[in-house]
Amino acid sequence: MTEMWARMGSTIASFMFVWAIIRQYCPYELRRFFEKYSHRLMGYFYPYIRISFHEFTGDRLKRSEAYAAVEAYLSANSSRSAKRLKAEMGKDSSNLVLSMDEYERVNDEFRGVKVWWVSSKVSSSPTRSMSYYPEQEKRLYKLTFHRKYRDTITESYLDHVVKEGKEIRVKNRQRKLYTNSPGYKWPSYKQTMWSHIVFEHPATFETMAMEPGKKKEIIEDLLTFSKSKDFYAKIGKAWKRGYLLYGPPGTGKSTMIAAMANLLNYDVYDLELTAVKDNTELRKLLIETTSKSMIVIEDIDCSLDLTGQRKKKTEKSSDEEIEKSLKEIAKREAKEEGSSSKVTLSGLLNFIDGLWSACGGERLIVFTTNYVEKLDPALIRRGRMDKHIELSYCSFEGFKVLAKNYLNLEMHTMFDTIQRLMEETKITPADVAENLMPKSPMDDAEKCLSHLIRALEDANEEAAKKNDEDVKENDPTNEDSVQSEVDQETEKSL
Ligand SMILES: Nc1ncnc2c1ncn2[C@@H]1O[C@H](COP(=O)(O)OP(=O)(O)OP(=O)(O)O)[C@@H](O)[C@H]1O
Ligand SMILES: [Mg+2]
Repeated sequence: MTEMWARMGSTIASFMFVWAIIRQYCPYELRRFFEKYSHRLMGYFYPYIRISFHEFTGDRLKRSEAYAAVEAYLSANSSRSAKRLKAEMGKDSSNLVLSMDEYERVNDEFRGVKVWWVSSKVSSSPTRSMSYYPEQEKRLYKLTFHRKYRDTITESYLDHVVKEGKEIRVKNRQRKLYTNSPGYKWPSYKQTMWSHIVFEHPATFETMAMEPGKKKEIIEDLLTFSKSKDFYAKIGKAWKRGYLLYGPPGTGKSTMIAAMANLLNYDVYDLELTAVKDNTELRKLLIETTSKSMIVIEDIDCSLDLTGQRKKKTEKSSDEEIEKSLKEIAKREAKEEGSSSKVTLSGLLNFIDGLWSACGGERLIVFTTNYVEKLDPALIRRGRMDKHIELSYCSFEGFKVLAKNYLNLEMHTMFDTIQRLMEETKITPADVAENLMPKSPMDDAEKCLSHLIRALEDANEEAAKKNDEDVKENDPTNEDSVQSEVDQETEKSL
């Protein structure tokens, strides 16, 4: 027995030696030739087919979608059967996601057909001997199955794997909040114009203070949109929807954006228009957004002088005026060179519903503004901004939601007073929320409610005072107003 082992050992050693010599001295072409034909020869006797899914394809820039889907699919499968697993942080950094470790093998079965998955890696030495990059390891998954099931596997099983894998990825992924920075700040190695952090805003529709009917309508609208892929394809429309949220400051526009993203499980791209150099850059940013996302432009009326640019073009009449205004524009542009954004209204309109906007699909575009009347009608017409949502001052219904959230109160004797005062005064949900917030451990519900009542009374008084002043100013018999008019006239004539 010992002799047999010794003989076998020496045979293996000789074989390795011969192989090493062949590798070193046999020309590369000859080796390729042997490898090619040995694979073909094997094909006659070996009844199995193998499909490889490489992590990086092409120029190693982008992680392969197929690899990611297979990885996710196998993570669910392998956590049950594989013996060696890898663990990574999943959604919200709270749970661990398991996947199979290198060279691990798991079996799977589909419609009675058995298949094997193996995770593997190959090291690719750099092509040039003086390459700057170190040796890289490329990971891949290999799927093996009997050749008589070729059709079942390629036509149905792979579809099933990719579909399930994508679903698992959506469930496990950490949602991201992206933002863009001015172009000159990107390091040259960066491949994307967006930078991101994990999106962790806790707002939901449940915690939002608004009329229940309106809330329900918005939720249904969003859910219908997210399930309407086939419908949009049928009517020949890109799968996207525009929302315009408008209303005074502190009425919950930004909060609603977070609630929308949380409801649909979407990423958020917070686009800072003033940091975008020109229309071309705007288009590039759009192309780099993924599906299942919201593109948000906050305070669209302040972002750029979009309406002004259009007016300038139409109002000019005489040649002299045109020349004058051109000079003014040139002067202003020279002054602002480098710092200003050259995004135009037409660039933005194209961004929203031009040909490029159709790539990717399943996207919401959300604008917020405090002054809806300042916006160009073309920008917010239906089809671009399909749904206009007004967020207004806090109603009593809204207050009840906040009281439940902040104080865990559904009913209280002070509610009647609050209801009466709220009907007389305008107060934003942000102000109500601030008053209901306990400021010290000693603050109980009653104290918070009395804070709110005081704030409402103060607001009421202020509104009454302002009203009186307005009446006085507009009264023609009022001495003060007559005097101030005379003063103005004198100033003008001087
Ligand atoms: N409808 C609401 N429901 C619940 N909380 C609200 C609501 N509106 C405002 N708040 C509270 O007020 C704060 C400010 O609201 P938010 O930032 O959403 O206002 P906004 O409308 O975006 O204001 P702005 O126009 O100034 O950007 C939030 O932190 C939130 O807690
Ligand atoms: Mg806001």
